[in-house]
Amino acid sequence: MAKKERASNGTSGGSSSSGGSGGSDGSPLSSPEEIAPDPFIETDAVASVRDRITGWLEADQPVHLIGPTGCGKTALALSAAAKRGRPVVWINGDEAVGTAELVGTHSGGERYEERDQFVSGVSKTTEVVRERWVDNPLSVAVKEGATLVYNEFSRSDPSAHNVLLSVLEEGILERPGKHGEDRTIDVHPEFRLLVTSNDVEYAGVHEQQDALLDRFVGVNVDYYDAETEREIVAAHVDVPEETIEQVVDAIRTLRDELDVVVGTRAAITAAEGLSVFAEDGAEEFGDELLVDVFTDVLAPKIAGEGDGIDELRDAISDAL
Ligand SMILES: Nc1ncnc2c1ncn2[C@@H]1O[C@H](COP(=O)(O)OP(=O)(O)OP(=O)(O)O)[C@@H](O)[C@H]1O
Repeated sequence: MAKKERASNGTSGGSSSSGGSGGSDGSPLSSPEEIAPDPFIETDAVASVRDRITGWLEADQPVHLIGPTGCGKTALALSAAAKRGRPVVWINGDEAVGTAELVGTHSGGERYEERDQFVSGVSKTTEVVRERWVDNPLSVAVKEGATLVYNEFSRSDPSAHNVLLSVLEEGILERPGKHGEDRTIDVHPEFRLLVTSNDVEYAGVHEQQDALLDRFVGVNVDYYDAETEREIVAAHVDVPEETIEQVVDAIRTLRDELDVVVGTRAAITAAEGLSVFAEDGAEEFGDELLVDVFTDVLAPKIAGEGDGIDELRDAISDAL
Protein backbone atom coordinates (compact mmCIF):
# COMPACT_ATOMS: atom_id res chain seq x y z
CA MET A 1 0.00 0.00 0.00
CA ALA A 2 1.41 3.36 -0.97
CA LYS A 3 -0.38 5.43 1.62
CA LYS A 4 1.91 6.08 4.55
CA GLU A 5 0.71 5.03 7.97
CA ARG A 6 -0.51 8.03 9.90
CA ALA A 7 -2.65 9.03 12.82
CA SER A 8 -6.17 10.01 11.87
CA ASN A 9 -7.12 13.49 12.99
CA GLY A 10 -9.35 14.72 10.22
CA THR A 11 -6.76 16.75 8.34
CA SER A 12 -6.37 14.46 5.36
CA GLY A 13 -9.89 14.07 4.20
CA GLY A 14 -11.77 16.84 5.97
CA SER A 15 -14.11 15.91 8.78
CA SER A 16 -17.78 15.86 7.91
CA SER A 17 -19.18 15.99 11.40
CA SER A 18 -20.23 19.33 12.83
CA GLY A 19 -19.38 18.60 16.42
CA GLY A 20 -15.88 18.10 17.60
CA SER A 21 -14.80 14.51 17.86
CA GLY A 22 -12.78 15.21 20.98
CA GLY A 23 -11.54 12.65 23.42
CA SER A 24 -12.57 9.06 23.81
CA ASP A 25 -14.88 9.90 26.76
CA GLY A 26 -17.34 11.74 24.46
CA SER A 27 -16.12 15.15 25.63
CA PRO A 28 -15.36 17.59 22.82
CA LEU A 29 -11.99 18.33 24.44
CA SER A 30 -8.85 16.89 22.88
CA SER A 31 -5.32 17.10 24.17
CA PRO A 32 -2.79 19.00 22.04
CA GLU A 33 -0.98 15.72 21.31
CA GLU A 34 -4.18 14.10 20.04
CA ILE A 35 -4.99 16.81 17.51
CA ALA A 36 -1.46 17.67 16.32
CA PRO A 37 -1.45 16.78 12.61
CA ASP A 38 0.73 13.83 11.77
CA PRO A 39 2.55 13.92 9.44
CA PHE A 40 3.16 17.66 9.58
CA ILE A 41 5.82 19.15 7.34
CA GLU A 42 7.43 22.29 8.65
CA THR A 43 9.38 24.05 5.93
CA ASP A 44 10.19 27.76 6.39
CA ALA A 45 6.98 28.66 4.54
CA VAL A 46 4.84 26.49 6.80
CA ALA A 47 6.57 27.51 10.04
CA SER A 48 6.34 31.20 9.20
CA VAL A 49 2.56 31.19 8.72
CA ARG A 50 2.00 28.83 11.67
CA ASP A 51 4.05 31.17 13.89
CA ARG A 52 1.98 34.16 12.74
CA ILE A 53 -1.12 32.31 13.88
CA THR A 54 0.32 31.29 17.27
CA GLY A 55 1.66 34.84 17.72
CA TRP A 56 -1.76 36.39 17.27
CA LEU A 57 -3.32 33.82 19.57
CA GLU A 58 -0.70 34.64 22.19
CA ALA A 59 -1.66 38.31 21.76
CA ASP A 60 -5.21 37.22 22.64
CA GLN A 61 -6.56 37.97 19.16
CA PRO A 62 -9.10 35.68 17.52
CA VAL A 63 -7.69 34.54 14.17
CA HIS A 64 -9.46 34.03 10.85
CA LEU A 65 -7.40 31.83 8.53
CA ILE A 66 -8.47 32.38 4.94
CA GLY A 67 -7.26 30.54 1.85
CA PRO A 68 -8.20 28.39 -1.15
CA THR A 69 -9.49 24.82 -0.91
CA GLY A 70 -6.89 22.24 0.00
CA CYS A 71 -4.00 24.65 0.66
CA GLY A 72 -3.41 23.38 4.19
CA LYS A 73 -5.61 25.58 6.41
CA THR A 74 -6.86 22.76 8.60
CA ALA A 75 -3.38 21.32 9.11
CA LEU A 76 -2.07 24.79 10.00
CA ALA A 77 -4.94 25.51 12.39
CA LEU A 78 -4.51 22.21 14.22
CA SER A 79 -0.74 22.59 14.38
CA ALA A 80 -1.08 26.14 15.78
CA ALA A 81 -3.68 24.98 18.30
CA ALA A 82 -1.46 22.07 19.38
CA LYS A 83 1.53 24.44 19.79
CA ARG A 84 -0.39 26.45 22.39
CA GLY A 85 -0.34 23.45 24.66
CA ARG A 86 -3.93 24.03 25.82
CA PRO A 87 -6.81 21.59 25.29
CA VAL A 88 -8.45 21.87 21.88
CA VAL A 89 -12.08 21.78 20.80
CA TRP A 90 -12.87 21.26 17.12
CA ILE A 91 -16.06 22.09 15.25
CA ASN A 92 -16.88 21.95 11.57
CA GLY A 93 -19.19 24.63 10.18
CA ASP A 94 -22.22 23.68 8.12
CA GLU A 95 -25.88 24.54 7.61
CA ALA A 96 -26.87 22.40 10.61
CA VAL A 97 -24.81 24.45 13.08
CA GLY A 98 -27.03 26.80 15.06
CA THR A 99 -26.71 28.46 18.46
CA ALA A 100 -27.60 25.23 20.29
CA GLU A 101 -24.89 23.26 18.45
CA LEU A 102 -22.39 25.83 19.69
CA VAL A 103 -23.49 26.56 23.25
CA GLY A 104 -25.52 23.53 24.29
CA THR A 105 -29.08 22.43 24.74
CA HIS A 106 -31.50 20.56 26.97
CA SER A 107 -31.33 16.90 26.27
CA GLY A 108 -34.61 15.50 27.55
CA GLY A 109 -35.55 15.31 31.19
CA GLU A 110 -34.30 13.37 34.16
CA ARG A 111 -37.15 11.95 36.28
CA TYR A 112 -36.91 11.49 40.00
CA GLU A 113 -39.38 11.24 42.92
CA GLU A 114 -39.66 13.66 45.81
CA ARG A 115 -41.30 12.26 48.95
CA ASP A 116 -42.84 14.46 51.63
CA GLN A 117 -43.58 12.84 54.97
CA PHE A 118 -46.30 14.98 56.58
CA VAL A 119 -47.04 12.99 59.72
CA SER A 120 -46.47 9.41 60.49
CA GLY A 121 -48.35 7.36 57.91
CA VAL A 122 -49.23 10.35 55.69
CA SER A 123 -46.85 11.04 52.87
CA LYS A 124 -47.01 12.46 49.41
CA THR A 125 -44.83 11.49 46.46
CA THR A 126 -44.32 13.92 43.63
CA GLU A 127 -42.62 13.05 40.37
CA VAL A 128 -40.22 15.78 39.36
CA VAL A 129 -38.75 16.14 35.90
CA ARG A 130 -35.48 17.99 35.94
CA GLU A 131 -34.14 19.22 32.61
CA ARG A 132 -30.67 18.06 31.77
CA TRP A 133 -28.40 20.57 30.06
CA VAL A 134 -25.62 19.39 27.78
CA ASP A 135 -22.88 21.82 26.82
CA ASN A 136 -21.57 21.94 23.28
CA PRO A 137 -18.12 22.90 21.91
CA LEU A 138 -18.17 26.67 22.47
CA SER A 139 -19.35 26.41 26.10
CA VAL A 140 -16.83 23.69 26.85
CA ALA A 141 -14.01 25.68 25.24
CA VAL A 142 -14.75 28.97 27.07
CA LYS A 143 -15.08 27.14 30.41
CA GLU A 144 -11.88 25.12 30.04
CA GLY A 145 -9.71 27.78 28.43
CA ALA A 146 -9.32 25.65 25.31
CA THR A 147 -8.42 26.67 21.78
CA LEU A 148 -11.60 26.41 19.70
CA VAL A 149 -10.77 25.50 16.10
CA TYR A 150 -13.86 26.29 14.04
CA ASN A 151 -13.26 24.89 10.57
CA GLU A 152 -15.16 26.29 7.56
CA PHE A 153 -16.94 28.68 9.86
CA SER A 154 -18.50 30.68 7.00
CA ARG A 155 -20.59 27.62 6.07
CA SER A 156 -22.74 28.07 9.18
CA ASP A 157 -25.67 30.43 9.39
CA PRO A 158 -24.39 33.85 10.59
CA SER A 159 -27.15 34.07 13.21
CA ALA A 160 -25.54 31.09 15.01
CA HIS A 161 -22.56 33.33 15.66
CA ASN A 162 -24.36 36.10 17.56
CA VAL A 163 -23.21 34.48 20.79
CA LEU A 164 -19.58 34.99 19.74
CA LEU A 165 -19.87 38.78 19.91
CA SER A 166 -20.24 38.93 23.70
CA VAL A 167 -17.60 36.22 24.08
CA LEU A 168 -15.05 38.30 22.20
CA GLU A 169 -16.20 41.71 23.40
CA GLU A 170 -17.20 41.24 27.02
CA GLY A 171 -15.71 37.89 27.93
CA ILE A 172 -19.15 36.44 28.63
CA LEU A 173 -20.92 33.53 26.97
CA GLU A 174 -24.68 33.50 27.20
CA ARG A 175 -26.41 30.15 26.91
CA PRO A 176 -29.87 30.90 25.53
CA GLY A 177 -32.33 28.32 26.76
CA LYS A 178 -30.45 27.61 29.96
CA HIS A 179 -32.27 28.60 33.11
CA GLY A 180 -30.80 29.69 36.39
CA GLU A 181 -27.81 31.66 37.55
CA ASP A 182 -25.35 29.83 35.39
CA ARG A 183 -27.05 30.91 32.18
CA THR A 184 -23.90 32.92 31.47
CA ILE A 185 -20.31 31.73 31.71
CA ASP A 186 -17.27 33.93 32.27
CA VAL A 187 -14.81 33.23 29.50
CA HIS A 188 -11.60 31.58 30.76
CA PRO A 189 -8.56 33.86 30.14
CA GLU A 190 -6.85 31.12 28.10
CA PHE A 191 -9.79 30.64 25.70
CA ARG A 192 -8.80 31.35 22.09
CA LEU A 193 -10.76 31.22 18.84
CA LEU A 194 -9.26 30.18 15.51
CA VAL A 195 -11.63 29.97 12.54
CA THR A 196 -10.91 28.96 8.96
CA SER A 197 -12.70 29.90 5.75
CA ASN A 198 -12.34 29.02 2.14
CA ASP A 199 -11.54 32.30 0.36
CA VAL A 200 -14.43 31.89 -2.11
CA GLU A 201 -16.97 30.86 0.52
CA TYR A 202 -15.85 33.60 2.89
CA ALA A 203 -17.70 36.07 0.73
CA GLY A 204 -20.02 33.62 -0.97
CA VAL A 205 -21.91 31.10 1.14
CA HIS A 206 -23.19 33.12 4.06
CA GLU A 207 -22.17 36.67 4.59
CA GLN A 208 -21.09 36.83 8.21
CA GLN A 209 -21.77 39.94 10.24
CA ASP A 210 -19.20 42.71 9.81
CA ALA A 211 -19.36 43.36 13.55
CA LEU A 212 -18.03 39.84 14.12
CA LEU A 213 -15.49 39.73 11.27
CA ASP A 214 -14.04 43.04 12.48
CA ARG A 215 -12.99 41.40 15.72
CA PHE A 216 -10.69 38.89 14.03
CA VAL A 217 -7.24 39.35 12.60
CA GLY A 218 -7.14 37.74 9.16
CA VAL A 219 -4.22 35.54 8.16
CA ASN A 220 -4.35 34.86 4.42
CA VAL A 221 -2.69 31.75 3.09
CA ASP A 222 -2.13 30.39 -0.39
CA TYR A 223 -0.67 27.23 -1.89
CA TYR A 224 2.87 26.54 -0.74
CA ASP A 225 6.03 26.72 -2.82
CA ALA A 226 6.93 23.65 -4.93
CA GLU A 227 9.50 22.26 -2.47
CA THR A 228 7.00 22.39 0.41
CA GLU A 229 4.33 20.69 -1.73
CA ARG A 230 6.82 17.96 -2.68
CA GLU A 231 7.66 17.38 0.97
CA ILE A 232 3.98 17.24 1.91
CA VAL A 233 3.14 14.71 -0.82
CA ALA A 234 6.21 12.63 0.10
CA ALA A 235 5.12 12.63 3.76
CA HIS A 236 1.75 11.14 2.81
CA VAL A 237 2.54 8.75 -0.02
CA ASP A 238 5.33 6.25 -0.26
CA VAL A 239 6.42 6.65 -3.92
CA PRO A 240 9.79 7.38 -5.59
CA GLU A 241 11.09 10.96 -5.64
CA GLU A 242 10.66 11.13 -9.43
CA THR A 243 6.95 10.42 -9.08
CA ILE A 244 6.56 13.13 -6.47
CA GLU A 245 8.32 15.62 -8.73
CA GLN A 246 6.21 14.71 -11.73
CA VAL A 247 2.97 14.96 -9.76
CA VAL A 248 3.80 18.27 -8.12
CA ASP A 249 4.96 19.81 -11.43
CA ALA A 250 1.70 18.64 -13.03
CA ILE A 251 -0.44 19.94 -10.17
CA ARG A 252 1.19 23.36 -10.29
CA THR A 253 0.70 23.57 -14.06
CA LEU A 254 -2.95 22.52 -13.79
CA ARG A 255 -3.49 25.05 -10.98
CA ASP A 256 -2.36 27.83 -13.33
CA GLU A 257 -4.14 26.57 -16.43
CA LEU A 258 -7.51 25.18 -15.31
CA ASP A 259 -10.62 26.94 -14.07
CA VAL A 260 -11.11 24.43 -11.24
CA VAL A 261 -9.38 24.67 -7.87
CA VAL A 262 -6.39 22.32 -7.69
CA GLY A 263 -5.22 21.93 -4.10
CA THR A 264 -2.39 20.07 -2.42
CA ARG A 265 -4.85 17.31 -1.48
CA ALA A 266 -5.29 16.60 -5.23
CA ALA A 267 -1.52 16.09 -5.51
CA ILE A 268 -1.58 13.58 -2.66
CA THR A 269 -4.53 11.70 -4.20
CA ALA A 270 -2.92 11.66 -7.65
CA ALA A 271 0.33 10.26 -6.23
CA GLU A 272 -1.65 7.55 -4.43
CA GLY A 273 -3.45 6.70 -7.70
CA LEU A 274 -0.28 6.62 -9.76
CA SER A 275 1.37 4.28 -7.30
CA VAL A 276 -1.44 1.80 -7.89
CA PHE A 277 -2.06 2.18 -11.62
CA ALA A 278 1.54 2.42 -12.82
CA GLU A 279 3.48 -0.58 -14.09
CA ASP A 280 5.31 -2.28 -11.24
CA GLY A 281 8.19 -0.16 -10.01
CA ALA A 282 7.76 2.59 -12.63
CA GLU A 283 9.08 5.93 -11.51
CA GLU A 284 7.79 8.06 -14.35
CA PHE A 285 4.51 7.78 -16.18
CA GLY A 286 3.21 8.11 -19.69
CA ASP A 287 1.07 11.11 -20.59
CA GLU A 288 -2.07 9.02 -20.98
CA LEU A 289 -1.92 7.62 -17.44
CA LEU A 290 -1.22 11.07 -16.02
CA VAL A 291 -4.20 12.54 -17.86
CA ASP A 292 -6.47 9.68 -16.72
CA VAL A 293 -5.44 10.00 -13.09
CA PHE A 294 -5.74 13.79 -12.94
CA THR A 295 -9.11 13.64 -14.72
CA ASP A 296 -10.44 11.25 -12.05
CA VAL A 297 -8.97 13.31 -9.22
CA LEU A 298 -10.45 16.58 -10.45
CA ALA A 299 -13.74 15.19 -11.82
CA PRO A 300 -15.77 15.73 -8.61
CA LYS A 301 -15.22 19.47 -9.01
CA ILE A 302 -17.26 19.57 -12.20
CA ALA A 303 -19.80 16.85 -11.34
CA GLY A 304 -23.14 17.33 -13.09
CA GLU A 305 -21.84 19.71 -15.74
CA GLY A 306 -22.88 17.72 -18.81
CA ASP A 307 -19.93 17.57 -21.22
CA GLY A 308 -17.71 18.79 -18.42
CA ILE A 309 -15.65 15.62 -18.11
CA ASP A 310 -14.58 15.57 -21.76
CA GLU A 311 -13.72 19.23 -21.59
CA LEU A 312 -11.80 18.67 -18.37
CA ARG A 313 -9.82 15.79 -19.89
CA ASP A 314 -8.98 17.90 -22.97
CA ALA A 315 -7.92 20.84 -20.79
CA ILE A 316 -5.71 18.57 -18.65
CA SER A 317 -4.24 16.94 -21.74
CA ASP A 318 -3.46 20.34 -23.31
CA ALA A 319 -1.95 21.67 -20.08
CA LEU A 320 0.30 18.66 -19.49
N1 LIG B 1 2.24 21.11 6.57
C1 LIG B 1 1.66 19.97 6.17
N2 LIG B 1 2.23 18.78 6.44
C2 LIG B 1 1.68 17.62 6.04
N3 LIG B 1 0.53 17.55 5.34
C3 LIG B 1 -0.08 18.70 5.03
C4 LIG B 1 0.43 19.97 5.44
N4 LIG B 1 -0.40 20.94 4.98
C5 LIG B 1 -1.38 20.32 4.31
N5 LIG B 1 -1.20 18.98 4.33
C6 LIG B 1 -2.06 17.95 3.69
O1 LIG B 1 -2.60 18.52 2.50
C7 LIG B 1 -3.98 18.20 2.37
C8 LIG B 1 -4.81 19.49 2.36
O2 LIG B 1 -4.61 20.17 3.60
P1 LIG B 1 -5.84 20.69 4.50
O3 LIG B 1 -6.92 19.67 4.59
O4 LIG B 1 -5.24 21.21 5.75
O5 LIG B 1 -6.31 21.89 3.56
P2 LIG B 1 -7.55 22.88 3.75
O6 LIG B 1 -7.09 24.19 3.20
O7 LIG B 1 -8.03 22.84 5.14
O8 LIG B 1 -8.61 22.20 2.78
P3 LIG B 1 -10.18 22.49 2.63
O9 LIG B 1 -10.30 23.91 2.17
O10 LIG B 1 -10.60 21.51 1.58
O11 LIG B 1 -10.78 22.22 3.97
C9 LIG B 1 -4.31 17.29 3.54
O12 LIG B 1 -4.17 15.96 3.11
C10 LIG B 1 -3.24 17.62 4.57
O13 LIG B 1 -2.96 16.53 5.43
